[in-house]
Amino acid sequence: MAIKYGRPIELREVSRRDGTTASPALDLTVRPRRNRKAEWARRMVRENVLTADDLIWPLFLIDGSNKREAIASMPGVDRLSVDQAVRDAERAMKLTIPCIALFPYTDPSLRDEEGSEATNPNNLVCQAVRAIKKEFPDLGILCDVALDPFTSHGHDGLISDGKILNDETVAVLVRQALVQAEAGCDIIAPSDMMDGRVAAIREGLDHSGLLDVQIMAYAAKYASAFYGPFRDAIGSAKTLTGDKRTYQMDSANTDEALREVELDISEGADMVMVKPGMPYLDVVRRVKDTFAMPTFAYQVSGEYAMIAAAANNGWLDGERAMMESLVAFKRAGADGVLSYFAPKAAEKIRAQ
Ligand SMILES: NCc1[nH]cc(CCC(=O)O)c1CC(=O)O
Ligand SMILES: [Mg+2]
Repeated sequence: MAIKYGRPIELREVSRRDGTTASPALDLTVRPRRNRKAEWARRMVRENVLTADDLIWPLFLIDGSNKREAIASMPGVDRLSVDQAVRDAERAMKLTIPCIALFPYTDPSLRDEEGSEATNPNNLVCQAVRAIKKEFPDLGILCDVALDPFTSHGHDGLISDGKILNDETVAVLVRQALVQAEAGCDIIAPSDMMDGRVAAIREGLDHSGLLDVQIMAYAAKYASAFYGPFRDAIGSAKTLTGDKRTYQMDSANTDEALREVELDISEGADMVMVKPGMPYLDVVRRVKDTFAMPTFAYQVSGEYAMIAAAANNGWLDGERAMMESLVAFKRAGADGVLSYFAPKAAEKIRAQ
């Protein structure tokens, strides 16, 4: 078949014109717009669909009771006392969101150089896990493993002479993972980017008989400016000294992401994650195509804040930007997305 897309009608060898029918200006055999002519037609050819099953909803915790404290840089997101987190867990259940993720705002009086509160079996995260599991045992709970919500310096690991110690940190992370898993956490998600932590955590879990606890590795986690609002939310923005570039990845790299992911899979990760999300969709695609693993992306706090702020200013349609950004993760090959938009998006999906 001759290719003649967009060829002007004057160039046709044999004119179809008979003078009686109105002629199109262009002689096009193929008109891709036909498949977009109506909503039903667009639905028929749609390649990717976002469902509630694709969503993981991150929640912030704070000490106290009956508290919902607004986070200025994340409009619409609150820090929740444990009882309120249970209420949001119920909302997740009703919306059929499969899993929530928990992040604590640790009282400054409980923060120290070693992040020792991380391994307290009664810390805020463990309390919340127990309370939520008691009421909603069928809701998945993911817990972040890293020391930054607990350290006075805001880093994810132990420091000596201004250096983040790898192996010493991993030993603490294993204990943190164990207290969370023992509290009932389903998915351990190390976000610290220390080398070898996945293998160490797997071994720790297995030795404690916690064979079914999954690991979702923040495998390709970049040193990013987009974590700013999260650090406000957990109260580490002001205390953080320096940056995290000796452990989180350089945003210019993608081959390195594949090596990081490969290592975490070989160490026992059940699922892998790319973070941040929207600026790193190319990495999501490469990871999915290369490893065919359950692959997740984290639409982080700064990505949420950008859309929320623009929407609040009337600069864009917040709901549409939210849905467009989320389906982009599916298009890039992600199996799911951690997003602060999760409940809103699930409500929107439900209403459609
Ligand atoms: N290690 C902690 C952690 N886990 C998730 C995020 C960011 C999530 C977000 O921005 O929404 C961070 C921040 C950081 O690494 O500084
Ligand atoms: Mg690694």
